Amino acid sequence: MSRTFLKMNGLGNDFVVVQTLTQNFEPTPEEIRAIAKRGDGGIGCDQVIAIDPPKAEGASAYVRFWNSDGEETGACGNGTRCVAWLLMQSAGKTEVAFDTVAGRLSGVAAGEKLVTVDMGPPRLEWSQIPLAEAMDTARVELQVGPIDAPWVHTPVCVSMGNPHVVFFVDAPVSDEFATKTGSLVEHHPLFPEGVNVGFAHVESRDHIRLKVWERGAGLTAACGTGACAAQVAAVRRGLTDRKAKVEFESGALTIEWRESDGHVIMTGPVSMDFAGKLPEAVAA
Ligand SMILES: N[C@H](CCC[C@H](N)C(=O)O)C(=O)O
Repeated sequence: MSRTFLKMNGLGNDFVVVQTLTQNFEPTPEEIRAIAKRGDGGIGCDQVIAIDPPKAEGASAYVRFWNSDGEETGACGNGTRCVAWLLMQSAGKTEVAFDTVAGRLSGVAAGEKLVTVDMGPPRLEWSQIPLAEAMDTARVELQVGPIDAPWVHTPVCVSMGNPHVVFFVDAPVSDEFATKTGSLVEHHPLFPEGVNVGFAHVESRDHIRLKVWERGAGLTAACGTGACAAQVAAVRRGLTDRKAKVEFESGALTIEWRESDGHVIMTGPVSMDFAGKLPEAVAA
C-alpha cells in the first residue's frame, strides 16, 4: 500500500509528515533513516512525523516524531506547529488538540500560516530531564574537552518532553563550534537519553539568538523545543522577561513562559513544501 507524505518545515527545520487515516504508521528505525536520508533515494528531513488516528476523547490525532537517526523523540516544536496547521486546515477549524508521547498539545491559528501552540509546562526536575543519578551536584561543570568555549555559565537543563541543555554564550556561536561542542555534549554520560544542545546569546530582555545541535539530527536551521528550553532557562537565570523573541538565522519564534499556568506558548510560521509518495520499501 503506498503512503502519501507532505514535506513541511518550520523556519527551515524540515519534516516528512505521514498522515494515516486508518492503519497506524509503524516504521522501523531503518525505514526512518531511509526516508530522512538527504539524497541517495531518501526524501531528506530532520524529523519524520506520523499523524495517526486519535486514541483519546477530545484529541484530533495521535502524533509521533522520529529523528533522522531513526530514534523516536517525545516532542518537536516546529513539527507540532506544522501538524496543528494541517489538522486545522483539514477540519476547517482555527483551533485543535492532539496527543503526543509527551502529552496533549493544543494549537490555534495566529494568522496566515502562523500558528500558536501551547507546549505545556517545562520539566525541570533532575529525573525529568533526565540526568544521570550518579552526578547529583547542583552545579555540574560539563567537562567536554579542550574547547575554546565563549560561554559564560554552567548550563541549564530543561525538558519540553525531550531533553535540552542550554549554554549561555557571550557571542553567537559558529556552526563549526556548535557542531564540535554539540556533538560532544549530545552523548555525554550526564544525559542517559542523550540531549539537544542549545547555545543562547541574550541580546536583550526580550531577544535571544539561538543555535541548536539536535539529538539524533545534528545542526538544524531551527528548533522549536530548543527555543522553549532556552527561554525557560533565560527566565530562570533572570536574563529575559517572560516573553521573548528567540531568533535563528532562518527566522524567529515568539516564546512566552506564561506566568498564569507555567505553560510555554510558542508562536511561529509553518511552510508546506510539496507532497509525494513514500518509496514502496517504506510504505508498509
Ligand atoms: N526540531 C525539533 C526538536 C526535535 C528534538 C529532537 N532532536 C530530540 O531528540 O528531542 C523542534 O522543533 O523542537
